[in-house]
Amino acid sequence: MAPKPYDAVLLASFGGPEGQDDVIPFLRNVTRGRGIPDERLEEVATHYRANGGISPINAQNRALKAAMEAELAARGIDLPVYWGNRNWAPYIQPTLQQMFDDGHRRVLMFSTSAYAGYSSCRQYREDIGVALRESGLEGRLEVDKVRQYFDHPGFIEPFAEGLAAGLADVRAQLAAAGEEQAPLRIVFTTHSIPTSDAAAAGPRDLAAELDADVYSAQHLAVARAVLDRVPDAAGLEWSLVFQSRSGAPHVPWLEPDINDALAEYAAAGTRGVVVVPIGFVSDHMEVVWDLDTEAKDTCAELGLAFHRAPTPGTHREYVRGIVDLVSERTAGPDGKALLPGRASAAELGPWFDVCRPNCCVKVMRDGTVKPTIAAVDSEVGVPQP
Ligand SMILES: CC1=C(CCC(=O)O)c2cc3nc(cc4[nH]c(cc5[nH]c(cc1n2)c(C)c5CCC(=O)O)c(CCC(=O)O)c4C)C(CCC(=O)O)=C3C
Ligand SMILES: [Fe+2]
Repeated sequence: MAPKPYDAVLLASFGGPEGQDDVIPFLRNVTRGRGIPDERLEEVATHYRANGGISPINAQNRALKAAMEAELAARGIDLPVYWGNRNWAPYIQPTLQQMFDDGHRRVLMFSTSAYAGYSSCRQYREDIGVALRESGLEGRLEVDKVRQYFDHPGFIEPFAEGLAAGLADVRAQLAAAGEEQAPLRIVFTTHSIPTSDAAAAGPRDLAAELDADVYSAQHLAVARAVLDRVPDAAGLEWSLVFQSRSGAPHVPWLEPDINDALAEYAAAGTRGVVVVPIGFVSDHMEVVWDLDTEAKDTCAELGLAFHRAPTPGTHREYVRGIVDLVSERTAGPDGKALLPGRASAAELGPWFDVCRPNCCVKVMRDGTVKPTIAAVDSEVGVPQP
C-alpha cells in the first residue's frame, strides 16, 4: 500500500472485565452467537473470579498506550493514540466516534494480535466494519490496519530474550536437583482455534502451498526465528502446542493441548520445559491462568521443572516495533513513508498491508458475511469520492 497521511492511531484489543459484576456480561459479549457451552463459561468465570473479577488485560493496554505515546513523541511523530476493545469498555464504536468528533479522518489500527485467523485478524476488521456501518461513519472515517506482525523483529526479540533467560533458569533448577545433564525441551504455545478457522486463515494460494495451515505456519516461522536468535537453544527439542480450547467437544480444534503434550514429554524422559507463549502479546488471563496456573500445576504433577517466558508487554523492542509498523505506512509532508522499508525477521514475512479476498472468512449462521475493513474486498472504510 502507498503510504497515507494518517492522523490518528487506534490501539484495538480484546477487552476484559474490571470487577466481579463485569465477568458474566463480558463473557456473554465474547461468546455471543458462538455455541460455547455454559459449563465452559462457568469454568472461565472462575479464572476471573479468582482475580477479583479483573482481567489483567486492560491495565496492560493502558500501559501499552502510554508506551506507544512516549515512543511516538520521542520520534517527533504527531499522531494521537486512541484505545478501543472488541468485548469491553472502552468499546471500539464509541472510540471511533470520539476520533471522528475530535476531527480525525484517517486512522491506522494496531491490534493486539500478531497472526492470521478469524479471532486474530478478521474479527478485528469486521468489528471496525460493523462499527462504521452502525454509527453512520461509513465513508466518512477511513480505518486501515497495520500488517500482521508475527514476523517483526520487535515481536520476535522479546521472546528470544525470554527463551534465553528461561533456559538458564530451567538448567539452574535441574542443577539444584542434581540433574545437570537432564533433557529439557522448548514448548512454544498459542491459542487453539477450530481447525475450520485454521483452514480458512490467510490467502488461499498461500494456504495451498504450505504444509501446515497459515495460522500454524506463521507460528512455526516465529518459533524458528526465536530459536535462531538463542545460541543456547541449539540442538534442543522443541514443539508448537495449543492452549485455551473452548467450544463444543465434537468440534475439532488445533492440537495437541499443552497439558497433554507435557505429559507425553515427561513420559519420554524430558525433565524440564521452557514455555514460550508466542501466541500472545501480553500476560493476560489466558497466560496467567492457562499457563502460570494450569500448565505449571501439570508440570508439578509430572515432576517437570517449569519456566514461562514473558510476552512482549511493553518491552522496548516491541514498542519500537509498533511505532515502526505505523511509520512504514504513514506519509510525511513529502508524501513518503516516515520509515522506508518493512522489517521482517521470520519466514513468510513481511505480511500484506491489505488482506486478500475471503482471507480468514467466516460465514455467519444467517448465511451472511460481516462487513470488513483493510481487505481487497472491503465494503466499508474507504471514503467515497
Ligand atoms: C486466537 C485467539 C486469541 C489471540 C488473539 C487475540 O488476542 O485476539 C484470543 C485471545 C484472547 N481470548 C480471551 C478471552 C476469551 N476467549 C474466549 C473464546 C475464544 N477465543 C478464541 C481465540 C482466541 N482468543 C476462540 C476461537 C474462542 C472461542 C469463541 C470465539 O470464537 O470467540 C473466551 C470465551 C470463553 C472461553 O471459551 O474461553 C474468553 C473469555 C482474551 C482475554 C484475556 C483476558 O481477559 O485477560 C484474549 C486476549
Ligand atoms: Fe480467546
